[in-house]
Amino acid sequence: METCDPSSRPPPVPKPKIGVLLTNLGTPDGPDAKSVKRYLGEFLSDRRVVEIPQIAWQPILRGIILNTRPKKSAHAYGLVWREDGSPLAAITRLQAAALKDAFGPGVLVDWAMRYGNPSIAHRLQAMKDAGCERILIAPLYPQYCAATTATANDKAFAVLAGMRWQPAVRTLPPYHDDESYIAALKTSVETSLAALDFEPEAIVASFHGMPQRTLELGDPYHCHCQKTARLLAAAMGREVIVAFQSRFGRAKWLTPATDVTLEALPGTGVKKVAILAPGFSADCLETLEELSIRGRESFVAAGGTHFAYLPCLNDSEPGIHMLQRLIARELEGWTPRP
Ligand SMILES: C=CC1=C(C)c2cc3[nH]c(cc4nc(cc5[nH]c(cc1n2)c(C)c5CCC(=O)O)C(CCC(=O)O)=C4C)c(C)c3C=C
Ligand SMILES: [Fe+2]
Ligand SMILES: [Fe+2]
Repeated sequence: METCDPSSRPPPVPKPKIGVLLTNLGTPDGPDAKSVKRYLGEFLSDRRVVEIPQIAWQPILRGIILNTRPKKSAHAYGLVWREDGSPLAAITRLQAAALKDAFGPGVLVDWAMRYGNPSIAHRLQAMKDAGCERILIAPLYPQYCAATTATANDKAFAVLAGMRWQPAVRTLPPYHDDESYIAALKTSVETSLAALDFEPEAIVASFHGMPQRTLELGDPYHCHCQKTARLLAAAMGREVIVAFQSRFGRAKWLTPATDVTLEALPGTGVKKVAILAPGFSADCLETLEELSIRGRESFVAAGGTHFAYLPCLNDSEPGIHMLQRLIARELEGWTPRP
């Protein structure tokens, strides 16, 4: 081990670097049942995600869910898988690449997944090895939720707990009502709407659902979603209907459910709809399969005539510009002022 000898000239010390680690939820390594089973086993064993005592939950998870769901989900993943892999991972990689030079030469930008690969442990260690003494953990969830934001940060802190020489850390706060986020959504939605060959009679903002109980326990998620939709509606000067998708299990989830909303709209006279998913920073299974494929099918089956799924911010110009602004703000005092 290298030691510090006070009588000799100090060895050249590389300039300390800053790391920015974009994190997102996680995804299987491949669209096959085995990979999906491994991913779901890790994801659904997280106590932040399923808040049922493990002694009751693990037999249900191992005995039923992991024997039935992977095959079905693998089929769904197969419908949206890209040449460069899972959409969620591929887009998060593109976001990191687009931000690579955004904060100057001393700032490394990388990405990791809370479940699966590349893991937070692996990428944090790589940043440390590259000389990062200050790291911003940036969970890409605009609306705070214990099941997403908190667990991503928990994981990073658990990795740091094993390091003798820890870097200094900061975390990106939720940005559900940030001016730059609302502006990016407005630009993105208006650009997508302008490219349609029909005028939607209603716009639906679909957020990932959560058990109703988490709202009662104090999770601000529901309020964050409502505020995002309210600000976006005000910015665009038109109504936005809020709904919650991806219900899982038997407990009561936040309502109204997206599928129920889409099926009910034609009966109220709304035959042309556009739907966006502002809570997802990257398109993924839940948007490309559940909304764009299955949502469209149920809307049309209920009598709808025109359906448009509007993409997430992804690595679009407004999306990257927004991330650059949010991250630059969190790096203040660490990096020289631009
Ligand atoms: C108890 C179950 C679940 C909770 C709570 C939950 C919260 C939650 N999830 C996201 C974002 C994503 N979820 C994704 C997939 C997904 N989610 C669940 C279950 C819960 N999510 C499952 C079982 C799955 C896997 C797919 C399936 O089998 O249906 C994804 C997509 C991942 C991908 O690979 O594309 C995202 C993103 C949020 C934001 C959230 C709480 C706010
Ligand atoms: Fe989910
Ligand atoms: Fe889903």
